[in-house]
Formats: sequence, C-alpha cells, structure tokens
Amino acid sequence: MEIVIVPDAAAQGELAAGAVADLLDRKPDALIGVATGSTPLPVYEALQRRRDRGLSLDRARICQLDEYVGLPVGHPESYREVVRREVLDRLGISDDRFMGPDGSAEDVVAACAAYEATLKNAGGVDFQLLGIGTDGHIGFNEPISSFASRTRVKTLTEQTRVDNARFFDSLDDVPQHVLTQGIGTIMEARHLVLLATGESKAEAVALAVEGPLAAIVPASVLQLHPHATVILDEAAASRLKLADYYRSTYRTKPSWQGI
Ligand SMILES: N[C@@H]1[C@@H](O)[C@H](O)[C@@H](COP(=O)(O)O)O[C@@H]1O
Repeated sequence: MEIVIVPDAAAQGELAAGAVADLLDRKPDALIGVATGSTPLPVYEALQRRRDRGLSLDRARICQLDEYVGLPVGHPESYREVVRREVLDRLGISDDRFMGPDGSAEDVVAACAAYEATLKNAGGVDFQLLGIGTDGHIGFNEPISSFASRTRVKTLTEQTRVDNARFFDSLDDVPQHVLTQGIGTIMEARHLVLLATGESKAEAVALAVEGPLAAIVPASVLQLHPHATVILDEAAASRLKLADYYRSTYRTKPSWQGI
C-alpha cells in the first residue's frame, strides 16, 4: 500500500485524475470505477479540466460502486443519477459506456448477480476510486462485511445513514438498504485508489492503514491488495503514526513511477 499525503482536496483530485489520464493513455477503453459522496468530486473536476485541455475520454468506460435500494428511477440522490450528473455529463460519457447495479429492480438479488456478470464481461475494473465511511466502510460494505463478499444487498448502519442524511430532506428518507460491490469484487480491480479528507475520517484511515486486518474495519482489506494507493489531506492523515515515513517515501520516489 502506498500512502500519499497532499495539502488539500484539490491536490488530491489532481493526483488521482493524473493517474486516470495515464491509464487512459495506455488503455483508452479502461473501465474506471467511480465513487459517490463529496470526497471524489475534485477528481471529476480535475478530469473535466484535463478534458478541456485535450484528454480523450472517447472510449473510457465508467462503472458504479454501490446504490440505494428502493429509490424511484430518476431520484436525484440515487447513485445512478449522482454518477450521471457528476461524472458522465461532466466528462461527456454516454450511457452505453456506463454500468451500474439496478437499485430499483423488483428482484434486487438478481440485479446484484447481473451486475457481477456485467463487470466480468466488461473485462474487470481497471481503476477503482474509493471513499471511506467514518465507520471504515468502502462502497457500502459496512463493518464485519466478509472480505470474500460479492455484490449483494446490505443494511446501512445508523452512523452511515446519519452521515448521508445531508443529501436527503430528513434522516427518515435515507434508505435502510443498499446494493454494493462486495469486498471480494472491489479487490479484483487492478488499482484501488482510496481518498479521504478531513479530521472526521482520520480515525477510520488510521485503523484501515495501520491497524490490524479486520472485518470490523472494511477498508483494512486494502492491506491485501497488490496495488492500493491511499491519498489523504493533512487532516485525514493526522492520526497516522508513520506519516513522516510516508511523506519521505513519496518525496523520494522516482517520478516515472506514478502512483
Ligand atoms: N457509499 C458511499 C461511499 O462510497 C463513500 O465513500 C462514503 C463517504 O462519503 P464522503 O466522501 O461524502 O464522505 O459515502 C457513502 O457511504
């Protein structure tokens, strides 16, 4: 795992967007897994700026990490709509190059299996952006999710519902159930890039990066991934014991290596 500590969210966005741009250079039809929430927005903004300067996303494909169950089709806070707004529209990517699980399906179990098959048929995810919940979740894999899990239905913790209530009119409007790529599914992506900003994420980050591998902290599974990058601002990195080591490692890294 590589830990990169940057001054702020804008720098975080630039670094992650640069990695996506390098990937698209090598593989123009790369499948890029995007995350929702506030943290990854600077990445999409930075990609938009790169596109304005000539980055081609003409063949790039986008896939979704997770989704609420039961929101009506077209609900502005369904993750499908969030991704449409924040990623597809912004980057000029058409619907035929987008894949996501159907949280409004009558048979959500079948929708999960269908999404697993879609990702497999697409050749797997090349680059997966991740945020982290204050309880250490990735996607919507809440604490004690199996590290072997596949896309399935999960129940949100109260803490996650409270954290996400800001996107809804009230806490009661936040769905109890979600669909999420499983931890096993996420771990098959070729490069995982987890972003965290702010003091509210510092504890979850410290547990995930420097704590024991444990299902109670789902993000700790990144310790097992052969290519995982964690990009933090100073506040999110504030509880890391080895922060100075991570800083000097990154500072002295050959520039050709990228993240
Ligand atoms: N399912 C999403 C996660 O994928 C995201 O990482 C998390 C953190 O969101 P934020 O970046 O807004 O803190 O929110 C939601 O729970």
